[in-house]
Order: sequence, then structure tokens, then C-alpha cells
Amino acid sequence: MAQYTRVSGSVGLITLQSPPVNALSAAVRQGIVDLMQRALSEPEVKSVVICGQNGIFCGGADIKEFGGQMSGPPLIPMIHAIEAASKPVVAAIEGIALGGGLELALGCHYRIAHSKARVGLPEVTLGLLPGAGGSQRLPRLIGVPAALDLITTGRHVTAAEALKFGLVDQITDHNTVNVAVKFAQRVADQPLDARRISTHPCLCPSDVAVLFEEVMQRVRRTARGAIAPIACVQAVRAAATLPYNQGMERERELMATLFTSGQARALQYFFFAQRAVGRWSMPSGARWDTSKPRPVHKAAVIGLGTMGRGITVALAQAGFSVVAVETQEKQLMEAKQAISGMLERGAKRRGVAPALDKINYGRNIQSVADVDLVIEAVFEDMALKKKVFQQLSAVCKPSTFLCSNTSGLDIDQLACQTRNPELVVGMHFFAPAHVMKLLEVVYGPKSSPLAVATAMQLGKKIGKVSVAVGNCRGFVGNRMLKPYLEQALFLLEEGATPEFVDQVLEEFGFAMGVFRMSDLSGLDVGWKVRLADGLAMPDPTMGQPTRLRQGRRYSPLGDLLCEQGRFGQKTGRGWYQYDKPGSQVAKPDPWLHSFLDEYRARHALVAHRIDHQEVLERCLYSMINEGFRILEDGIAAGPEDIDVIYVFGYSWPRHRGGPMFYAATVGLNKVLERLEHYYQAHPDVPSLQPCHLLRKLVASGSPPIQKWREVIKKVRSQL
Ligand SMILES: CCCCCCCCCCCCC[C@H](O)CC(=O)SCCNC(=O)CCNC(=O)[C@H](O)C(C)(C)COP(=O)(O)OP(=O)(O)OC[C@H]1O[C@@H](n2cnc3c(N)ncnc32)[C@H](O)[C@@H]1OP(=O)(O)O
Repeated sequence: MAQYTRVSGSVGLITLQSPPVNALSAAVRQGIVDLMQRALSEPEVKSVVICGQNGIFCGGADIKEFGGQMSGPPLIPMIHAIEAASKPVVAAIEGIALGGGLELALGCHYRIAHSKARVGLPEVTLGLLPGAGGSQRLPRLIGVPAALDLITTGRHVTAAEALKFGLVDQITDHNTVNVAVKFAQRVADQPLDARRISTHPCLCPSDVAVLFEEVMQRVRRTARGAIAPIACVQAVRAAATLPYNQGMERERELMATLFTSGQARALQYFFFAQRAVGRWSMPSGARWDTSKPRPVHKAAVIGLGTMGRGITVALAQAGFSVVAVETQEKQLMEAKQAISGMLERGAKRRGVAPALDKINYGRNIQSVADVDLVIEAVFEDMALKKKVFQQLSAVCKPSTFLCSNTSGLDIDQLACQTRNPELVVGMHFFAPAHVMKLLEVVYGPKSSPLAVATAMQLGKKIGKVSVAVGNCRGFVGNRMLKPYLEQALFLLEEGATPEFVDQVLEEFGFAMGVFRMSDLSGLDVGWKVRLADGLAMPDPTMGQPTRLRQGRRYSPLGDLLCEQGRFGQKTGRGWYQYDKPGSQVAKPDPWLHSFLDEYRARHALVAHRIDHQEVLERCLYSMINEGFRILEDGIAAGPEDIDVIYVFGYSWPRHRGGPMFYAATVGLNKVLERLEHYYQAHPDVPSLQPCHLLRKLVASGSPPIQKWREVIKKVRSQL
């Protein structure tokens, strides 16, 4: 909806009214069309101002409408009508003007922005392009290079940057609507021809063809299979090379392809999934809207290895006072230097002062006595962690939240070491912790809603996407990774190479295939866990059959590599070879290929031809199957939680929506049928056995992903 008021006698003020972000729903578009007609027909009105209510100009097209039948006046003719108006129209931009919101403003003759406003064309992040003339008007207004940057990245720019680009005409620190009204009065009699951006020529640098080629290459390299960034470049190229009307036609064609694509559906699902994870719930019934967090002013980090350092930086950068504790003198010195470096580099990038003074370093755990929340980040060893929790419980205020950065150990066992187990939760960061967006907040059976709410809020304050998950081995992310890694090893045993498996996964859209990723993270990390679990055998003569553990198929390939000191990038050898330890350029390793041949011969394994489909199906469907088990067990509240964890923590390609959304896209019956097929072929691999929830969903007619929670509820109530 939109409201009309006449101000200062001669200005028609149109206010968009559609909380929370004044998105351009059918009703809002109808309001704008009607009220523009009214303003143009009233003889007393000499100029028009368009603004949004509650200090927000407009968040763009209403994304919720994209899934259904579109009704109401279309956006493009509406914006053309504004541009063609005989009276000056001024956009008063407060808060945000994004996507269709900015396109609306570009149809206006003038743009006045508040100094705190942000503008941008983020359509590419939704699998679209600026399809209401934005791809044609923006390059005409600010030039091809700047427009390409904004449209292909979707980044938001500040009002100051927008002014520099010439994207807005004026910025103000005062009431933007008042300033715009005065401005509108001043320009009431000015000629409008030169203000209609669609009539401007698109000024191109002399080497524009080279620029397009370079940008297209960069976009193809980084898009990981996403089609929208490529279409965005094509649309801007149309602006640069075609007259406006033909450019608009090209924009429409490209938009039609994107609009109906699976990628746009996936990215729009993911947009809402990111927001849905904030509305967390626990099986006890505790929820985000009924659980109040407690403010945290001062936090502590225990253990300043790689993870502890990143967590300290994340907290300090967000303005928290941090006590950073490391008991080893040498480690502490190295950590201080590394943390200061990270803070300085981050501050330089963001143009702010480094938050060095936010951190107090210490070697003694006593120094955390007065903090509100502690994050333990010591080595991944249960005995060590238990000891730290006992100490913390003795030293800290009784109200202090005690959190562990464990990546998969039992939170409950840690809680049991403390006086107040209800204040214990997991805060599982991902490396590098000051960069990666994901935080798994893990509640154990004793964790209180207060502790979960506080950890979730802290995560938000330090810029993380936080997902609340239940306590089990590996939580959500690492639990699902296990069958994925396992299948990758089995594929090697059966004839594949690391290069082939990685190539298939990277073509699917992962930033890195499973073997390159293992080399990067270090093969020794998982090996130590397997040794502790009694799975990896330090001595092969100890009685267990090499390829079987507890009646299940087991691949010792990773253990064998570790026994040879091949830990990945850090040792210069792993699944690949590297020029030197620490190098990141993975090269196929003939030694590894011979090693695999010998291994197969030793175990009488006959290599067979493994194709693209088998790699994808076995790696991904076994992981997805575990995702369904996680939902069935109540470890994740819904598929969105899993998808957000996988996109932000495990580089799952966002344009495929996440593993659970991908399963829905493939078709649950197909996933089920293929799992049954592979389980029949490998009955000693339980992770391939389709789980109950998957069967139930298929039996319920494979409902859309938004309806899965209803089936999950039923399945859980029957357990
Ligand atoms: C047959 C083939 C035909 C093909 C031709 C079809 C042609 C169709 C013509 C279409 C023309 C296209 C026009 C245009 O180019 C397309 C667009 O404009 S796409 C939208 C672009 N805008 C965005 O991407 C902005 C998205 N929003 C945000 O980034 C953020 O929400 C924000 C605005 C920066 C605010 O952030 P926060 O303050 O943190 O708040 P939240 O993010 O939590 O949001 C609050 C609440 O609002 C909901 N919401 C936000 N934006 C939109 C939106 N644009 N539409 C609908 N809803 C929106 C958000 O979901 C939150 O609600 P909740 O999910 O929590 O209930």
C-alpha cells in the first residue's frame, strides 16, 4: 500500500507502506500507480516526492510473490511512467533502497539520500538480475565499470559512495523527506529531459570490450556454476552496446530465463532459510521468542591456538572486552602477535582503528573470574576439556556461561563437570573463526533456554549466522560429513582417483573437493580422533580385519597415509603432492596412484569404472540420508538449519540451496531409490540404508520442503 499527502501546498508526497521493508508487493505497486496519477492530475501539485514509511525507502520486489502467480501492475511500466512524468519526481532514500527499490529511485528524476542509507542491486544473490530497468539505467548513470561491480556482486554501497558514483544527487544528515520536499519545490519548474536516465547515452571506456571479457572470465571463475552473475554481465553488455529499448528487451529475455530457473528458486529459498534459523526452537518447547538472552559485556577465550585466536579477534572486533588465556608462554607470545596482526589487517580493510585495547592476555585461568561468558578452545581432547571446565566452574562467577568450541565432543559430559550445567552450551566456530560466518550453538540435555538465547545473541553480535542444534557426535555439520568422507574413501578403494572425485564435486559447485579439503584441514586431525575412538589401528597386527570395524565396512586409507607422515598441505604430501610444505597448489601424485593400486591388489579389490553420477550420488545422498536422520532425531529443528550450516560452514554451493533443498529438487523418491540401490550393493555400509524419515516423506507424497516439519513432527511423536 501507499499513502498520499500534500505537503507545502505544491508537493505530492507518496509514502510506501508495507512493513517491514516496504517491499514492492502488488498492493504497493497499485498504490504507486494510483497515487502518481493523482499527483499528476492535481493542478496545484508541481512536483512529487516518493519515500518509505518508518525510515526505510524500499527493500525491492516482494520476494515472497516470486513463487506464485504474479498479479497487480507490473514494475517496469510503473517505473517508465514515473520517468516519463511531466512533473519532477524525487526519491527520498532513507534506510535502504535495494533491488527494485533502487530501480524505482532510478526511474525518479532526482535522488536524495540520508547519509546513513545504503543502496544496491542485490538481485544476483537471489539468482536474478536487476530486471526492472536497473541493468540498463545504472550503467547509463554511473558508467559501465562501476555498474558491473555493483550488479555482479550485489554489494550494498553507502550513501557517501553512492554520491561519489553520481548515483544520488545529494546526501543529508537531516530529515530526508523534508530535505527532498524542499528540493522538489526548488526543481518544480526545471526541464526534465536531461533527468530521464533511459535517454542518456551509455558512456563506455575505450577498452570496454576488454573490460567485459575480463569481468566475464572472473565471474565464470568465481561463480561455481551459478548462472545469474553471467546473465548480469550480459545484461550490462546490452546496455553498453544497444539502444535503450533493445537493451530492455535483452534484460527481459535474460530475466525470464533466470526467473524460472532452479537456481533462483534455491537462492530465494536460502534467503528465507537464513532468516528462519534465527527463530530457533528446542525439543523441550523453548523458543527464540520466549527465551530472553542475558547481556554479555566481557568474555574470555581459553586456549589460543588457531581457533582461539580467530574467536578472540571476532569478539574484539565486535567491541567485546576479551580476556585471552593461554597457559604456554611461547604459544601466548605467538598468539599475541598473530591476533594483533589479524586485528590490524582487518581494521585497515574496514578503515577503522584496530581493537587491540579490547584484549587482556593472561597465562592464568584465574584471570577470567569476572567475565560473563567463556569460550573454551583448547585442544580437541575430552580429558583436557573436562579439566578446563572443572577449573572454570571453580573460578568463574556462578552466573558465567561456559561454552566449548568443540567440533563434535559431548557437551553433556562437559556440563557435568560444572556447578551450573544449565549454563553450558557448545559454540562451534569454523576456521578461520573471525572470517567464517557459521556458528553452531549446541544445546545439551541440561542447557537452559537462557544459555542458548545468550549464545545465539552473542553470535549475531559478532556477525555470525548462528544455528541452534542438539548434542550428538559431530553435531549437524561434522556428523553429516562423516558418511560423505567415508564414501569418498570407498570410491578410491573401488577404482576412483582423488582428482576425479574432487573434479566431480567441484563441478557440482563445492569450492573444494573432499580430498583437497582434507589436505587443507590436515589429515592428522581426523586420524587422532579415529585413534582415540579405537577405529584407526596403530598396529595392523592387532587382530581387527583391516577393512571392517564393528561389522561395518571401514577404509583405513586415511590412516595409512598418516602413518607415512602424509598430513596434507602442511607436510607437502597428502592425497596430492605440493611443491613444499604449506604450499596450496595441489598436484596429482604418482606415488599415491601406485599406493592405491598396491592397496587394491593387497585386498583383492577389482577396480571398476566409476562415473560422475556414482560419485555424486554416493557422496551426496549418503550425506543427505544422515541429514534426514538428524531431523528424525531432533538434532536440527528443520531442513533450513541443515542447509544454512552446509552453505556457510562447508562451502555447499548456495545456488543449490543446501543438501536438503537439493534432495527436494532431485526428488525424494529418486534419492530413496538410489540409496536403496547402493545399499543393496554395499550392505556393510549402514549410512547408505535409507532412513525412516526419508521413507515416510516419500510415502507422504514428497511434500514441498516447507511442509517437511509437519511430517517430522509426526515421525518424532511416534518414536
Ligand atoms: C514466465 C517468466 C516471466 C519472467 C519475467 C518475470 C519478471 C518479473 C519482474 C520482476 C522485476 C524484478 C525487480 C527487481 O529487480 C527484483 C528485486 O527487487 S529482488 C529483491 C531485491 N532486494 C533484496 O534482495 C533485499 C533483500 N532483503 C535484505 O537484504 C534485507 O532483508 C534487508 C532489506 C537489508 C533488511 O535486513 P534486516 O534489517 O537484517 O532484516 P531481515 O533481513 O531480517 O528482513 C526483515 C524481514 O523482511 C523480509 N524481507 C526483506 N526483504 C524482503 C523482500 N524484498 N521481499 C519480501 N520480504 C523481504 C525478510 O524475509 C524478513 O522477514 P522474515 O523472513 O524474518 O519473516
